[in-house]
Amino acid sequence: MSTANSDNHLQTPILDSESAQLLQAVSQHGGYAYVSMAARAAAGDLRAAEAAREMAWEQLHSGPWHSVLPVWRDAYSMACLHVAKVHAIDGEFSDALRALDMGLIMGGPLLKPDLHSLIAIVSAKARAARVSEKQQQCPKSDRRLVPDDLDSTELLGVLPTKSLSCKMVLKRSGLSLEGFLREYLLPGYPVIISDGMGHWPARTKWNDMDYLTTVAGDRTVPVEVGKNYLYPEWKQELITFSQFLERIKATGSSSAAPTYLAQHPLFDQINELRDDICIPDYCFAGGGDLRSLNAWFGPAGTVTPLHHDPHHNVLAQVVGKKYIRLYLASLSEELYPYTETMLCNSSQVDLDNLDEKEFPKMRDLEFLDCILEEGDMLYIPPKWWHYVRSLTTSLSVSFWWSEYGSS
Ligand SMILES: O=C(O)CCC(=O)C(=O)O
Ligand SMILES: [Fe+2]
Repeated sequence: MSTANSDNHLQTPILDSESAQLLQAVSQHGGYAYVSMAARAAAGDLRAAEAAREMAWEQLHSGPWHSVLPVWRDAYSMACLHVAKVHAIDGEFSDALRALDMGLIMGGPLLKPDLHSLIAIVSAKARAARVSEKQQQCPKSDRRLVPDDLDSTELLGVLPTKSLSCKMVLKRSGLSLEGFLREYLLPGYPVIISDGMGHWPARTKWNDMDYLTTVAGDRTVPVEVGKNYLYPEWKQELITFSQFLERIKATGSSSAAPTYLAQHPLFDQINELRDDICIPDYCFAGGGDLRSLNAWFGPAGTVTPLHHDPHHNVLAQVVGKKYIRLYLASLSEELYPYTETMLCNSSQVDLDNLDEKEFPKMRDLEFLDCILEEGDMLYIPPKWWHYVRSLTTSLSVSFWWSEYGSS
């Protein structure tokens, strides 16, 4: 598909050789109805575009995710592009952006560049059209996500019970790559690097609601609602980033469960936010492949229960503070992991409500903990168990990587 760099792109039908091949592949898999709807959609027919999108959506939900044919994921993106174009031409920019984001979140890789190009055009138009009423009504100081004068000592009361065998994670400044490699990465030991992200644009930009609303407000993001993913009433929702920011602001004044934008590859989706962060050099100190960059954005009180991941991790704290507790990788047996395969990297122990009768081995286990402050980066070695609770509104980014050649 062509690269969009002008308004004309909105008028051009989506049918170049890449798209033609995709349509051919779809018809080979029996998607004749889709192909006929897509042809009408390319000519600007919104109902046909929506029908094509619905057909592809059904295919995406026809079985387990890994068994969905890749061609249907690309077909879903194509239909999203068609839907978005018609909305954009009609000046319905929010609807257009929602369709494009769904294409990025659920669709295949083939048309990602086209989705991003159209997002750039539509976002620029939406920004130009938006009357910044909210900004005028709301004094600048109210637009900060985390107030400068926040006293976080009262937040310490909500930490999980302490134990005598607790040690703090060491905080280092001026840690060389060689020092990081020798003292932490190779032995597999956690450390906080306190001065590794001073140069990130995000450090100055992300505490400003106006900035976040301007660059991402109309974009659709997946969020988690509920105490945490181990609780039955936990659910996922798709909302706009503006709605998400409003929920963050409202948390504390309502008893609603916190909304957490957790473990989402937001920076593959929103290029402006990607430009605000830098991949820490520490991620490359031992050689290796970067696996994923994830956003963890939410209000005070979000909890990621005790679990471990297979990769090296640098968790970078951009805005706000988090309490983090770490247990050695070798302690798996004592931490009561779930037996089901899907959850076997999570512990059954609820650290916010520790039941010592049910989980007696927990009582005397040694752990490390820390409060990760704004500007700190925590190195979590592979398989180390971690529990995370936000103490304020908090925006963090995780960088996962693994050694060359490992899966
Ligand atoms: O920040 C959080 O809530 C959890 C982060 C985490 O588990 C990770 O980065 O692997
Ligand atoms: Fe994790």
